[in-house]
Amino acid sequence: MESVLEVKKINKSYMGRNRKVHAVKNVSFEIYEGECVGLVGESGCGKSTIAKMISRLESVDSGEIFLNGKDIADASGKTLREVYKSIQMVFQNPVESFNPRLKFGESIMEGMINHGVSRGEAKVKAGEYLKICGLPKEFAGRYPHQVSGGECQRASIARAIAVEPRLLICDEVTSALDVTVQAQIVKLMKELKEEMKMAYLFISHDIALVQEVCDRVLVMYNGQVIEDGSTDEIIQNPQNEYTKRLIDSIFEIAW
Ligand SMILES: Nc1ncnc2c1ncn2[C@@H]1O[C@H](COP(=O)(O)OP(=O)(O)OP(=O)(O)O)[C@@H](O)[C@H]1O
Repeated sequence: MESVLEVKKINKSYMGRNRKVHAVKNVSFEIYEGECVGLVGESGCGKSTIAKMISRLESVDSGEIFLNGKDIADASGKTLREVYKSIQMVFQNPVESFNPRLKFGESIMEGMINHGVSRGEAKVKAGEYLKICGLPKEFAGRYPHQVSGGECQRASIARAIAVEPRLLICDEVTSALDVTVQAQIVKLMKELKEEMKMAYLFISHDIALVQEVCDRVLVMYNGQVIEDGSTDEIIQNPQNEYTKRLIDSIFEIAW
């Protein structure tokens, strides 16, 4: 399998109100083509900071990030544009991630046009990607306020995959949705995994959800990756005390 992303000893600190917060500490991992990797851990452990550094919304303090073998940690100009195409993100709140004045079709086309696709082709593809994400192509004519939360999340996934990224980062994509809609989005993610040759980083505080979608899981605690292994292996045989508690908490709720 080809390596899509390699993260080596990345660090990030923020200046908090009174003290420095070391949000990400020496984190290293790799993601291969076709693989869906979960990143789990409690609120504030550093998951979103990792996503932001990979997608270059935040800079790293130190460490290296390789995308398709190329170091992108300090990318600028043309290389940075390639990063923006190759790594797409889907966020927790889909409505906020869209420009409210643009119809879905226009938002989806925008990314493709920015990366060199003609307007005519982008229009056809926008309809096709909406369909792949379970929406009729007529949704291209709707505004974000004219659809449900689940439909809006489907449209935001369509927008992300329309530029054919190498890596799709999903940051708590189901957290803002109600339970039945969550299940539909999880089903869509699984279908995409089968159909589209990408790598996925699926961020969630919910290890049960990660178990459904991901082949491998990284467990984070206090800025560090404390466990990295196949999802089944980690759930059945967690090595770390924190991971054990995280897994026990699912079964406590389930019972
Ligand atoms: N821009 C910022 N300025 C200051 N501190 C920040 C900033 N962004 C994140 N932090 C801090 O860094 C730490 C890690 O935050 P991060 O958002 O990465 O965690 P998370 O695991 O994604 O949490 P959640 O699941 O709640 O989104 C937290 O202590 C947070 O308060």
